[in-house]
Amino acid sequence: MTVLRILHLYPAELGINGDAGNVLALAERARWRGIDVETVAHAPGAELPPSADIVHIGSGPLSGQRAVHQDVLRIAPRLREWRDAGVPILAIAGGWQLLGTELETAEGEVLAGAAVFPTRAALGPKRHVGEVVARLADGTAIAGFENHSARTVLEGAEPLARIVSGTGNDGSTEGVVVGASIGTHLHGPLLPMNPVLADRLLSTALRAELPPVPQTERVDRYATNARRAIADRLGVSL
Ligand SMILES: NC(=O)CC[C@H](N)C(=O)O
Repeated sequence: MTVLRILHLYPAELGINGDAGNVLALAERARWRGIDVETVAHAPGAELPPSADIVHIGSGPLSGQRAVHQDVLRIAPRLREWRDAGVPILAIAGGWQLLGTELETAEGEVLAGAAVFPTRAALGPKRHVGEVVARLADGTAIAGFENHSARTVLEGAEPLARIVSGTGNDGSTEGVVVGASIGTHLHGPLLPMNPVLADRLLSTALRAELPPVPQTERVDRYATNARRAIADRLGVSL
């Protein structure tokens, strides 16, 4: 690969929680390692690029989700092909819900999803708004902010993390992992606040270890402080 291509799905419709920062973090962390980056924004109705190295879809309200729903179904086969080929897909909250198997609205309407993730979300009357600390399988703590009204069932898939404080999928688990792809409710944005996940996605896409460089060491100190501040406010340890 000469240029790392990051495909950003629906930046105009989905991304009200600052999720575009995830794309910025991926691009900057790659550039700081000397890698050329191209970010391609995809809008409903447009042609997809022939290939992608990382795919990102952000979050949004039901109106934004509806605005892209038909296009999500149109591009679903390509997304599943990329997932199966090991291309990391990062899907945040409402974007993740559309990439699951089904999204049920609070009124009981069922929207078919892209089935990139074997997960089903049902929106309810209660919104879950607040900070979250959760632990990855290896014990690493991640932190962020959730703002959704979903209860999410993982139909046999592995969660991204176990909840320490917050709601996440169901009060006990948060997010999902399928191969190299991740679905999560976390904003912050997720990747600037949890650089371990940013480098995990980049390492997979680049098939290379990514040692720290002075620029990543600097911003990672800010991220550590931000996660610590969240844990302190929630009264939990990282
Ligand atoms: N943060 C979001 O993307 C919200 C997604 C969805 N509209 C919900 O309320 O669950």
